Amino acid sequence: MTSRIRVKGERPYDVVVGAGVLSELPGLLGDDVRTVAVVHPASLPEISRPVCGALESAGYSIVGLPVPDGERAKSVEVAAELWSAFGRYGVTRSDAVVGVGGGATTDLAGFVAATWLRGIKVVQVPTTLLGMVDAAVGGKTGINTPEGKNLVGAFHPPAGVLCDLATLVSVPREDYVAGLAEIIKGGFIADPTILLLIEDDPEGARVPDGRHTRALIERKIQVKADVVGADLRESGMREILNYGHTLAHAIERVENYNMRHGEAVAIGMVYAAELSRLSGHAGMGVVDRTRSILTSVGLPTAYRHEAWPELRDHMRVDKKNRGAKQRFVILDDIGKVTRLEDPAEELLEAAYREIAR
Ligand SMILES: NC(=O)c1ccc[n+]([C@@H]2O[C@H](COP(=O)([O-])OP(=O)(O)OC[C@H]3O[C@@H](n4cnc5c(N)ncnc54)[C@H](O)[C@@H]3O)[C@@H](O)[C@H]2O)c1
Ligand SMILES: O=C(O)C(=O)C[C@@H](O)[C@H](O)[C@H](O)COP(=O)(O)O
Ligand SMILES: [Zn+2]
Repeated sequence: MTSRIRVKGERPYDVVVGAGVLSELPGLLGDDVRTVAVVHPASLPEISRPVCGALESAGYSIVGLPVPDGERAKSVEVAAELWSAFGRYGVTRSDAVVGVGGGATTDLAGFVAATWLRGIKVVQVPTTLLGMVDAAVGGKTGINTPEGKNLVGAFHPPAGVLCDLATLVSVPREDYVAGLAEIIKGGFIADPTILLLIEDDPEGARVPDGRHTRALIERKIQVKADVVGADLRESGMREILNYGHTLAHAIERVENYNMRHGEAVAIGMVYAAELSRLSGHAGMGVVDRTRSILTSVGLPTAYRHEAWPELRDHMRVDKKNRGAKQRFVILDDIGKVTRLEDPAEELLEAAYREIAR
């Protein structure tokens, strides 16, 4: 069975979820496209092979572009190598990029598509849980710099997103579970049924053939589609998708991008929940539920106490900040999102003490 979630906006597109979705690739690329640059992790040729096969059968000329695995792909050096390859292979404005892989790969593929010739078509083929429910949807593309996470990027919506659920079978368990953090985020900010489904079967949530897996994936994609369809460029509402990310990105930076994004987001959500409580917004119930649901699926909820000064420094480059004003996405309650503007240093530190170990 295939399902289709529409993302509205200037150039609407579908996120297609199911088996056999690659058959939709030629239809999304269209007849004008001649050359397709397939960006994929070098370590996973088996995940790009079916994509190249589908393109070959449809008569496209394929340029396979292997990139480093995971987060190491999101650098200006790797982006520059891809731009050079596009030049060498003569990728034109009527050609296209296909990003195949986890969220790191689709972020990079989207970014080079957004910047090459000021923007060419991209189709995303996410192959991790996190990629399907979050990274490949919504047109936020980007790379990291030494100063911080995703500091360089562009909003560049894909022409379509194809989620072949069969690819999830080979995703390492830790990476799969990390993807659950973004699904749980969707539960706290917009769709509490997500939380109920995970609480009903936490063990099942950890595996691709769990009882509620498909519902969890589709519900989180729907949350993301609703938000980015209304606010592509993050002029307001889209900020809610950044729940838990202010601390998460600082942790990733401190870890030199060696911690999984989803794991950092899990810790960041406990921090955001504590900040919500200590600032008088949310009750203890939200905090307790955050800790218990993350723990039930095996995600982390605490971080090193001595890291606070370094984390605090990195939080100052968060994209939601305005001038010297630090801004956080917090909760009044589950499904009720608000902002905390310019909180006192003591409050930020007090919330960190609650998650420090
Ligand atoms: N653009 C957005 O809106 C957005 C949203 C959320 C996260 N992100 C970004 O996404 C990235 C995290 O994505 P991720 O969790 O997918 O990590 P990832 O891309 O690093 O992939 C995790 C690991 O799984 C491997 N892998 C991918 N598909 C596989 C498969 N089918 N079988 C076996 N192994 C496979 C990858 O090579 C990698 O080693 C971060 O860079 C984060 O910033 C972006
Ligand atoms: O799509 C969004 O908007 C998000 O914030 C989703 C996040 O899960 C994602 O990690 C995103 O890349 C973070 O964006 P950033 O602008 O804070 O880098
Ligand atoms: Zn995220």
